[in-house]
Amino acid sequence: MADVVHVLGEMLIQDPRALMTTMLVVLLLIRIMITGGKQGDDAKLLRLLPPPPSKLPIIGHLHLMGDLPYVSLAGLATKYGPDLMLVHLGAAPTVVVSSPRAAEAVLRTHDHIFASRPRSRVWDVIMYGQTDSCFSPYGDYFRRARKLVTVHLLNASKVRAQRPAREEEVRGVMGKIGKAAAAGEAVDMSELLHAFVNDLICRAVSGKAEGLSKLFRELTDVNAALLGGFNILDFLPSLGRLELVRKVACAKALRVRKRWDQLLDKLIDDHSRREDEDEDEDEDEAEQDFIDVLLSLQDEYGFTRDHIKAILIDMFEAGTDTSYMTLEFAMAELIRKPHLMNKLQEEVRRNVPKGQEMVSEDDLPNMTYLKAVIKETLRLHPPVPLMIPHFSLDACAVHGYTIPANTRVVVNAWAIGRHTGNWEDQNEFQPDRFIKTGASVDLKAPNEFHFLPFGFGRRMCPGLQSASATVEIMLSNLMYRFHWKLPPGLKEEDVDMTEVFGISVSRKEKLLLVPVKASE
Ligand code: HEM
Repeated sequence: MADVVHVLGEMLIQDPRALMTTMLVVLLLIRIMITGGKQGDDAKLLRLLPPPPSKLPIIGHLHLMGDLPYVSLAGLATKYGPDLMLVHLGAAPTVVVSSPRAAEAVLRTHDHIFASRPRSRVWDVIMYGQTDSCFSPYGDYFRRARKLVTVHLLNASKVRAQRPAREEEVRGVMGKIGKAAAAGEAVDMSELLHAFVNDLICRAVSGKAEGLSKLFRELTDVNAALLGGFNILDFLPSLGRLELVRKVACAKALRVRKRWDQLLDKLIDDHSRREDEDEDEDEDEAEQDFIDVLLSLQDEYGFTRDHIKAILIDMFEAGTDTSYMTLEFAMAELIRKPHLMNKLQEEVRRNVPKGQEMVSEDDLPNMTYLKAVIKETLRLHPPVPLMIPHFSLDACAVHGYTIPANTRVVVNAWAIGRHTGNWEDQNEFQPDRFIKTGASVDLKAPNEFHFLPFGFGRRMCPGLQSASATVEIMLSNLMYRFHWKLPPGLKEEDVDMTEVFGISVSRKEKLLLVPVKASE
């Protein structure tokens, strides 16, 4: 104690402002420890929800979260709250939904109550006051943003209109793999598939990828780390009252926002100028890139330029890692199970007319095993395993508990996809399970809740069709054009499947595979 008094005395002499700040932080932390974040009746209601043991002061249950929080939460849920469980992540009480029946209650029965998003200082900076569609709280603005995204950017005719771009990009990738095959070299599939999806999104957003894709990819990566990373203010929000803490915690987000501003402002200006010049040309909306569409609807939807920028960032953030990781995990699973890869190759080759150079989108409808492989990949490796946090707008009774208003709710899609009551051999990659039960597992409108890689309800992923088109055409071509081997010396069981958690999941190790031309 004497030491503490001594240090404080020294600080008072040398830097009285630092001392004041330190004291304030300590007082705030003490307050958080006493109140646990929520107060009064809400705190009482929350206390009725089952928690895991060993909640610590200040950090709550954070110490129980391993590198992969969705795995840690699934383990804790099995023991302490199979349907619903309360964890304290710092001072933020969070209700974790881990069973299909609880997911149905939250995402279907009471969807209107749980359709909001919590506020986060970092999301606020990056997404222009959370005015994108992923992170915007539920309300009039969200409904407009969501309508614009679903009706004008990610609708079926837009996805169809992007077919030539998809086929061109796939052809480019096949060319690169062909060269590696000729040289007998391994291909870095992680890099190749990431660049492929990023280029496609660049083209959808701004009409071109050349000269832009590298920068977009860099910014998307920085965003992803910040959006899914540990943001101290989300867990100890009271600290946000201190300007210095706020500044430090948001500094990186502000820097990346500035870079997005420069890039997107330039692109929007170029598009506006072009629109003024081509005033008479009435381009079909399906043919327009996203910036053109957003500019043409800006007044109708009452959007500012910042709103447009937030929605554009969403497209990169939500669309890139999710789709490319699905492809990469599918290839990693298939290379570990050669008999399943053979089965898929056989189906793809059977459905492509003889002599055709590539799989075309017309060949895909009968490829049921391809779709089963993709579903099984999404079941075992949902790219957004905890979805995006939901937030309750009102108090709501769910399976005997009351979740108060303004509570953060996360749905563990990873745990649900491996729920023992619903899946046999739940940790095994067995695409055939979707052939047997195929009819009941419709991604667009699931009628059961044991498979939710795209979520469900008002916040369900609007990019499902776009993602399916991208993943199906690429995976089928990878199967059609090449045989695949592991680099010399590696065995199937050596493929490292370790995951890394951000806002979406990625693979820790790069996937290196050796292609061999299919005719050889
Ligand atoms: C395999 C690919 C994909 C998967 C597995 C996936 C999954 C998800 C999930 C789980 C959510 C959160 C749902 C919730 O919080 O309840 C989500 C939201 C979203 N996704 Fe996707 N996604 C994929 C691809 C895409 C693509 C390609 C786009 C667009 C280019 C996109 C755009 C969005 C948007 C805008 C949201 C926010 C929806 C809202 O909050 O209203 N996603 N996605």
